[in-house]
Formats: sequence, C-alpha cells, structure tokens
Amino acid sequence: MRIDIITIFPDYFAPLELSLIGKARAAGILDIRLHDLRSWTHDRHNTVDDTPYGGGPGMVMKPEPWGEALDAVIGAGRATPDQGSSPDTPDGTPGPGAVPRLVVPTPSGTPFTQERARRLSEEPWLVFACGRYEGIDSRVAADAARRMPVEEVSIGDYVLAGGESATLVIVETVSRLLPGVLGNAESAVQDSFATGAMENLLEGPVYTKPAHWRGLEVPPVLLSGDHGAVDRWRRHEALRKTARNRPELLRALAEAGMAGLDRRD
Ligand SMILES: N#Cc1c(-c2ccc3cc[nH]c3c2)n[nH]c1N
Repeated sequence: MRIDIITIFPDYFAPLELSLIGKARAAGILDIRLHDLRSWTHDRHNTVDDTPYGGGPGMVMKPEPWGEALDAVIGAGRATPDQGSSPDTPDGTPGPGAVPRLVVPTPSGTPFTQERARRLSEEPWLVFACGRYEGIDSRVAADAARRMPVEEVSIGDYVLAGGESATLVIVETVSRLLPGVLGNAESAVQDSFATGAMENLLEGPVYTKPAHWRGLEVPPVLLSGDHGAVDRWRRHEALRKTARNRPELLRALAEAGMAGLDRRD
C-alpha cells in the first residue's frame, strides 16, 4: 500500500518511522510519503490560509496550494472514479494511472470504525489531506471528487487542532491490518471490535508471567491448559467488559443475534 500525507507539519509523522509501521516500510509493505503543503505556495511567507468568506473566527486553508499539491502528488486529470483505477501491479501497489482514495480527516466527517479501517486496508493507495485552522476550503474536496473517491472521516466526537493526529490514528489502524505487518504474536484476530473471534466484543483482561504478583493472582483457568475452558472464560470476560464499558454495543449485538448470548456455554 502506498500512503501519501499532505500537511504543513511533516515532522508530526516521525512516529511512522518507528515500531511495526517503520518495519513495514523497511520491508516494502508500506510506502509512506510525506509532503509539506507549503512546497506549493509561491509567496515569500508561504501562505496557506486566509480569512473566511462570510466572516467568523479563525482562518481557512486556501484552495490553491491544496489543488497544486494534489495535482502533483496524484497527477492532474487522472481517470475519473467511475472509470476506476487501472489494475494495480501484482504486488498490490498502484499501477500507472491508478486513482487513490483521498481521506480528509474532519470533525464533520463520518465515523471512523474498525470496519472502515478494514475496508481502507484493501485500497492500494490512500492520500491524506491534513487540515489546520478552521479547515480546508470546501472546494478542494469538491475538485478532488471530480477525479477520485473522497472520504471525509472523523475519529471521534471531540475537536482536535488539526488533521495530523487523526491521520496517525487512521494510518496505524489501517496499516496493522495489512498482511505481514503484525507478527503472529500480535494477531489482530482477538482485537476489540474485530469481527469473528470475539464477535465485536471488547477484549477482556490479559495476563502474562509471573503467575503471582503483589498478591494478585492470574485466574487459574488460564493456567489450566484446558483450551475450551480458557475460550469460554475469555468470551465471558469479554461480555462482562462490553456490558460494563459499552452496553450499547451489547444491545446492538444482541439485536443482531451476534453476541451468542443465547449460547449456553
Ligand atoms: N478527524 C478528525 C477530527 C478533528 C479535526 C480534523 C481536522 C482538522 C483541521 C482543523 N481542525 C481539525 C480537527 N477534530 N476531531 C476529530 N475527530
């Protein structure tokens, strides 16, 4: 997967050189490219913002630098989304003439979920537009949508100072789902919100050595070697955690008949 990130704070993404994502980049699984939006300004102050039409507080990011940046990164006049992307190369990287999906983090976006991360992880090429100030001139997304799919995404109901933190969250969540990024030891199968193994339940408690620590014991079932009993215990604990911390999830699962609540184990 190729990921392009356009931002006025490229250094914000130094963490993407570390840990699993850093290793995936070194292994060629991820091709992450950072672009400083100010590279597409032409005035002596590298201006990227201006006052909002209609008045109001703060500043809005100007469309011109964004338009030039997206043209340069993606290529102006690529195939329109309904013409689809050209086939990717055998290793899944975008082929010549490929069309990326533009992801625009914004508080007014649609919710970012694990299922959406799974869907994005199947894309060969993502481009992230990191806004600042009061946001990016709305014509930027409208212009981009003429050439590629555009998704406005929110990572939660709170207000950040810019799109960089959200982009880090989305890139990490998506990248860890790519084949080869997580080793067997960190399998994403048992994740909270993952489908399948724990049916979208929250992950229950986890333990490792030592079995006794500061007077606190590891639950004996986990030391029993009885894998069936361990699986039943873990599911029960996941149900308890979900009921305590996210009861609305449990109601939704019960209504969908997915929590296996009617099972007698
Ligand atoms: N995603 C997301 C966001 C943001 C966000 C995103 C972009 C900008 C640009 C200026 N301010 C921003 C806030 N706040 N809260 C979220 N869940």
